Parts: sequence; C-alpha cells; structure tokens
Amino acid sequence: MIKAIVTDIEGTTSSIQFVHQVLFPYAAQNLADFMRQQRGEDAVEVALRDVATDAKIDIADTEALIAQLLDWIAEDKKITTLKSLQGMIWEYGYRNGDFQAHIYPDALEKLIAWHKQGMELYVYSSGSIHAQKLFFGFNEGGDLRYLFKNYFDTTSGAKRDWESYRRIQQQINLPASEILFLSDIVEEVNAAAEAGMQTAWVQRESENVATHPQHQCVSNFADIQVPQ
Ligand SMILES: CSCCC(=O)C(=O)COP(=O)(O)O
Ligand SMILES: [Mg+2]
Repeated sequence: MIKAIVTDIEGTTSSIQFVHQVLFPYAAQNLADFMRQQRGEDAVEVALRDVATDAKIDIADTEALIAQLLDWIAEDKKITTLKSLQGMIWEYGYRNGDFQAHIYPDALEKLIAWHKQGMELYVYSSGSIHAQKLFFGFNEGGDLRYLFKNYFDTTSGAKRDWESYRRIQQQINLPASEILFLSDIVEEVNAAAEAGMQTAWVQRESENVATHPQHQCVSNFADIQVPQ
C-alpha cells in the first residue's frame, strides 16, 4: 500500500534542459548584480557566511564570493547555500515573467490524478524549498503548489545518502514501505530503497529502459504502478 509519493524534480517531473539551459544560466548571469544589490540583507548574509567559511574566503570580498559561486554553478554543485542563493535570484525571473518552469505532461497528469485520489505528495530536490515552491508556483502547468503537502531539500541531507530518506520518512510519519520515491538518478533511488522506501527509477531519455531488481523502471509517469 502506497500512501505517499515523494518526487525529485530535475530529470523526473521536469526536463534537465530547463534547469541547465534556463535556470542555471539565469542565476549565473544575474548573480553579480544580485550580490551587489542585496548584500546586507539577512538571508543573503547568512548564506554568504557559509560560502565564505566553506571556501575560506574573506566575507568582505564580494568579488571572490561571486567567483566562487559562479564556479559552483558551472560545476552543478548541490551545496545548500548555493541552492538558497539561486532560489532568491530565480524569484526575480519568475516574477518578471522571464520564464515558467517546465513539467512533462505525463507528470502533470499523474500528479493531479494522485492528488485527486488522496495520495500525499511531496517533493525532494537539491533546489532549496523556496526554489521548489517557485518552480511549482510559476509552472507551465499553472500554480501547482496545491498538489504538494510538503517539500524537502538538502537541509534533510544529500540525495544519495540513505539517512536523508530516513529523516524524510520520519517527517512524513508513515512507514517507509508506504512511501514511493521517484527519481531519474539511480544512486538516489538506491539510497531511498536502503531506507526501506518503494522506488521508481524514471529514465526519460533512454531508448531502452534499464532494468533493476529493486526499483520499478519506467520511462515516464504513466507507467508508474502505485499499489493502493
Ligand atoms: C527547484 S528547481 C532547481 C533544481 C536544482 O537546483 C537542482 O539542482 C536539481 O536538483 P534535483 O535534485 O531536482 O535533481
Ligand atoms: Mg533528478
């Protein structure tokens, strides 16, 4: 019996291209202006203090902090403080109508159907919770935030670490076996399975879907089985 579904975003509900060709470049292009305008704001300073400590940079050296953050964006680092700052920058783009977040039609259809059936839906992404709410709030499918009961990010831990899924399961407050986790990254579904969750490995761009003994293996949401 599945009572809750937790989904990844990039590569699962939505295309990798949108994240890598729209969101990441927007953050990179607007980072310097954002930093120069927003230094002094509490949330920005909290994030920058972590960046300065992690990278051993003087907190007063704005240009060095910008250079470090640009390197991390280019390397697609899933660092919580970077993700927090990216979310703040994306907010301008979404609110300005520069872009809307992508969602695959099969994901949209299934998420709506599962929600109507009373399934609890959650998101677990490396993007900050603020960024996730923007993603589903300013979405090609409309404002989809009503679909989700809660959101988890890397403050619950890294997505390839099984203990992160244990923490999420405790927050959801259901037995792990009643939670289905969806992701395009096999290491993430492996970690969720290690924590006892049911899993579906979503392989969107694959001509031939690889099989796996522990996971449902699908190419889109229409093929996901949800025993109820
Ligand atoms: C919240 S949308 C931006 C996604 C993002 O920043 C990212 O790194 C994608 O990570 P995911 O865990 O969704 O694959
Ligand atoms: Mg993903």
